[in-house]
Amino acid sequence: METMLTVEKLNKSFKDKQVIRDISFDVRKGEIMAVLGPNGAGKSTTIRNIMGIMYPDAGAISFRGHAEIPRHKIGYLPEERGLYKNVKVMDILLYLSELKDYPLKKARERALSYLKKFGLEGQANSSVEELSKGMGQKVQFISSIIHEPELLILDEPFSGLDPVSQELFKHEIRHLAENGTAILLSSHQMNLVEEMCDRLFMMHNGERIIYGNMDDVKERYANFKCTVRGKSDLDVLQGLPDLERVEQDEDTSVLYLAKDVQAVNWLKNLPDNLSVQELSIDRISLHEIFIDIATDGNIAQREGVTHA
Ligand SMILES: Nc1ncnc2c1ncn2[C@@H]1O[C@H](COP(=O)(O)OP(=O)(O)OP(=O)(O)O)[C@@H](O)[C@H]1O
Repeated sequence: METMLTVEKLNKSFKDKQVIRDISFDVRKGEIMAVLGPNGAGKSTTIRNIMGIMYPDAGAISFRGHAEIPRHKIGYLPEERGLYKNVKVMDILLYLSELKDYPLKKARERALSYLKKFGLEGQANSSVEELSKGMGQKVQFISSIIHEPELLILDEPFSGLDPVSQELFKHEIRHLAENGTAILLSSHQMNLVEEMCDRLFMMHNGERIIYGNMDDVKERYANFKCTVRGKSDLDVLQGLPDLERVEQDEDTSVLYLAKDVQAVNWLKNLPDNLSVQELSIDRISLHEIFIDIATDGNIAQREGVTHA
């Protein structure tokens, strides 16, 4: 897959505080790349440097191997929402597509088709202040894709959306990727990221902690956990082999297996007298990996992640 965006060893400080340190990653044609990290990790700063809203102290950003970034080929939904309030929806969409040198007739057709797709048919002549927050967000999303960008950068696209609108956005983002758009997506909604993204990188305190495709990341970081419902003493469970830790809440216990333990073999060696009403075994979710890293848990300690 062709590489659309390359970010190499990006560094950025505000006064004497370094908020991004040696961040490198790329985004390829037709893929959805997630950028994840706790509040303040440096995600938006990374995106703002790519968008030329601010400039890095060191490092390089290139588009298809060229240092010059063709802004008209990029679509951007910023974290800060907001459109001109007293302007009509269609006028805003046409104005923004004109700024990207996109043909007017095509822009009008695409605007009408997207407004219909997002349930905003008949709102072309409404002014933005007449729209609800979610409706405004849909218009802003349309404005980021109306000019058929080759690279689309979405900073928290799902925040503030109801579940139906989230599904619409999810479906459209996936559709754009299937049609070749390279997508960089920042989100705190781990379930959506896990469902949608091909690759991800996770930042913590301005540094890249995890980088890879979803399956590799899960294999490397998502150890198995065994959930047992039944009355067992915590001491007995903690004495079982190959566990990182045990959490117990009334008669449900979650046994976190150590890294590289084969789940099937481990299950075979459970003692016969263990009280089991129900038992399930799964890999921990991206959500749990995220919380572990953000709170300096087991994975974080294993990977040498520390708070700044
Ligand atoms: N213009 C600025 N001046 C000074 N410090 C800034 C500025 N912009 C961001 N920062 C600092 O940089 C760090 C990273 O902020 P950034 O907004 O990139 O984080 P984020 O990962 O996008 O967080 P969130 O998930 O909360 O949106 C924070 O400590 C923030 O206070």
